[in-house]
Amino acid sequence: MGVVFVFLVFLAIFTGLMCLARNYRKIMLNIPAPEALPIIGHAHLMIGLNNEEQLKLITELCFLYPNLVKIWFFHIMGIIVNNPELIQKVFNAEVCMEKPYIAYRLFNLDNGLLSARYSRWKHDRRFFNNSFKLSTLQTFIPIFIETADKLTSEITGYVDGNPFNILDHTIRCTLKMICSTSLGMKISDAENDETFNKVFHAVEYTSESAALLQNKPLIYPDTIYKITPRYFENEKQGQFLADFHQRIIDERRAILRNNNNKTDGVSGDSSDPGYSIFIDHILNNEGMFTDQEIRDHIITVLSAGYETSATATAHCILLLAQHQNVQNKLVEEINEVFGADEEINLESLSKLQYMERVIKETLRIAPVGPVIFRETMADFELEKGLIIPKGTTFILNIYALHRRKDIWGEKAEIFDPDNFLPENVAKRHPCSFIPFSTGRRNCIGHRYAMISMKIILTKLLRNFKFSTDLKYEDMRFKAVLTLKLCTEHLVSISNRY
Ligand code: HEM
Repeated sequence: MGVVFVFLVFLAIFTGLMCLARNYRKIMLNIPAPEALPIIGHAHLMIGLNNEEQLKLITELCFLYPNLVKIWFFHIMGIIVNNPELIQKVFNAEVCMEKPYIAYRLFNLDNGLLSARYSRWKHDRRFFNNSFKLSTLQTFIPIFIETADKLTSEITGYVDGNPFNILDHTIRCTLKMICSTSLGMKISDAENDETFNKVFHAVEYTSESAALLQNKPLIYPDTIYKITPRYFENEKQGQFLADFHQRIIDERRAILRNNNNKTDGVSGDSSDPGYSIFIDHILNNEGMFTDQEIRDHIITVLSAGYETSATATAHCILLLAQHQNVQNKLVEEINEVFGADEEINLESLSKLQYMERVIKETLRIAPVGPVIFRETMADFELEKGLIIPKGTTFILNIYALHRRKDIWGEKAEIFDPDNFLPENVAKRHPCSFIPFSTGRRNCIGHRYAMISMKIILTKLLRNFKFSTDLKYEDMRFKAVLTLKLCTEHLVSISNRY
């Protein structure tokens, strides 16, 4: 027993020294850090905290160290970059475009844009930028309108009734939007459709597993995770998604072949309104990607797009329910723009300037992608004389950046869409507000998200008045991959007219 104990102690010391030696250059960087313990570094600060407390802690760190702060857990070391100028420098540098494996492996989508290694990402991102250009997004507007209309009729049953969780409904709405625009699944088919429900469950389950892995890295290292029931169920759901997407790929391929590949990005189905769905864009370039790569790309777009937009929309509705003056002003604008039966299109949506400010303020207070990571692919001079070694992880806490008093003023915690009046925006550094990240590896779907959210809000606010018992000052957030509310998004509705 005694020998085993001594052996384990030696092993722990040896491992610790190895880690220290490997990270010596990084740990010795001339960057401030909270007090660290030998071997475990700052792990003791995090252990035992729940998701809400963890977010609070790293936010406090960002306030305490307004430029840079280094933290490390055992052998994993990261630099939190807080200052907008430094953020711009890091996120625009080619050498910092890598994603650290440890932070993104949990998506299990090596070929998808979000988690792909730089060499693959660089090639694929250039290709997919085309799928998200405005002329393509504009063709999705009828789908967004139809889906938002369905959401409106779905929640009509709650009028003058009990409070309900609006997120349960926005989440199905945005997944339907993405299934239609990326896979060509018809919205009417998706309604009450068993397949859609299974896809919904599988996407939710696999995202939940990724969140669990991210938040409990010490409990769930790969070896332990792989013997848990969740791992096996996650594999099953992942396989279901892979089979489902393969079936769609095969079906779309057949349609395109029947049309002699002459689709110019149009879906190829004669009953279809002619929008350029994501999968057709890929299949029109047959040979460029393997089926596995196509599946990874599609699952990535689905997963990265639906929950973020749904959560942001739910946050926005809740904030409007809490701020009746903002809700009324927004409805006035919607009525002004769409009063005389103006069509919903890119031009009319661009007139919704106040709505734009409301959505931005929502994403400031509650950025749904709260913490993101990058890795240096070579030594990188961040500031004069400060060389960041190759393989260092940068951490960006967008949630904290959006709450800095030196940027947003003493009222940084207050919800105020006027923060985005042009004269106020002009006073700030462009990297003070980055809910969609910044630089070339930013969110490819940011315009998709803004257009779809504007349409959902327009439809909902024209029909319903929203209220809630949840007070703004009682809203608490936690980071579980995305930024979630600690409670439900409970709102009540009544007919607006
Ligand atoms: C309010 C809604 C959204 C927010 C706040 C948001 C935020 C973000 C952020 C912060 C990133 C950077 C992640 C990182 O570097 O780790 C990102 C990346 C990404 N987002 Fe979004 N997103 C939203 C909606 C969407 C939508 C609707 C889609 C697709 C239809 C989408 C697809 C993606 C993809 C594919 C990436 C990876 C891009 C790359 O690395 O090249 N997102 N998003």
